[in-house]
Amino acid sequence: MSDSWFDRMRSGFRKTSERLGDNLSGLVTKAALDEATLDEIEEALIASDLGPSTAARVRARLASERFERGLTDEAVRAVVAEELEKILAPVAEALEIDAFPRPQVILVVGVNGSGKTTTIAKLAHLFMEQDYSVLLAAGDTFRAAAIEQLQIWADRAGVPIIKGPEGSDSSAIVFDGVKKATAEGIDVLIVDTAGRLHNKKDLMDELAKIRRVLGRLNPAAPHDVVLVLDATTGQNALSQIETFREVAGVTGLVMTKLDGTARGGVMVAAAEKYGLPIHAIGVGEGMDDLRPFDPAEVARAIAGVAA
Ligand SMILES: Nc1nc2c(ncn2[C@@H]2O[C@H](COP(=O)(O)OP(=O)(O)OP(=O)(O)O)[C@@H](O)[C@H]2O)c(=O)[nH]1
Repeated sequence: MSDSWFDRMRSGFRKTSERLGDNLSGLVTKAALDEATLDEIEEALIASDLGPSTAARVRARLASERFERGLTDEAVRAVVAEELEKILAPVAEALEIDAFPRPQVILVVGVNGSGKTTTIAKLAHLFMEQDYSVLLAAGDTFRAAAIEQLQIWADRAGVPIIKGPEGSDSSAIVFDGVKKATAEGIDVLIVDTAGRLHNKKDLMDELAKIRRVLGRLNPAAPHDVVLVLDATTGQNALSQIETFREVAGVTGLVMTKLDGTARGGVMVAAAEKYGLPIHAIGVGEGMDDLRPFDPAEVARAIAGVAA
């Protein structure tokens, strides 16, 4: 992990930790943590998008802590960081390329604007850095702009792409993608999918069709169904998890736009509530701005504890 990536990650979470700091400040001025102060801290954590269970957990831990070196803002933040790390550590799981036979098929789902297209390119870049060969399939045939955007990012990442005209059958694109990847021994096929069709049933039917076609060529495919979530949407990200788990059978998450949002705490709420692996986090628009995450670092960054 380079220093610059680390700096971006830190500054990315600054607003989230400042919000938590603002919410906490003024509370921890008393000599002891009485019930009223604990209540206020719990509310501050909820207001920071960390989720009610996480807040209750931190509260319980603070209540049981003896704070031998005195009750300070730093001491409380250190406890918060420790608890957040415990929640994040089990879900920090980079995407492993281990499918046999190849290719490993990764279906990428998410609402329009969540950062899906850029995340696909960034994932491709990440895999290529690990010496895997990658092919993209422009399965979001619903909008011409989606196909064009993916092409632009594919060019930027230097990765080949299979695409068709707007309105063409997305499962046919996916079929061609798997055939090409299999014939050429490509390691990873990343499939873009439509973020929104007319309604939930259309979306479900579309994804089910893609799955059927994939399954015919390789019963193990798709190996991963990755939901891309925009952290700036806060609690709304949680309802997107609900929906896409139901329609797409999500196996893991990527959280984007953690830079510059005060709502990064939602990542912890998602981890606590759903326990789905979080494969990577996005902290910027550049190709290098998507990385697997270190739970201790992210926990410290959110809690605002010095590195
Ligand atoms: N700041 C920041 N911006 C991001 C990040 N990831 C994506 N974006 C930006 O978010 C916007 C939407 O990203 P796209 O990848 O086009 O999103 P999409 O979900 O494919 O959206 P559609 O193309 O509308 O379906 C773009 O301007 C991206 O540059 C991130 O981690 N941080």
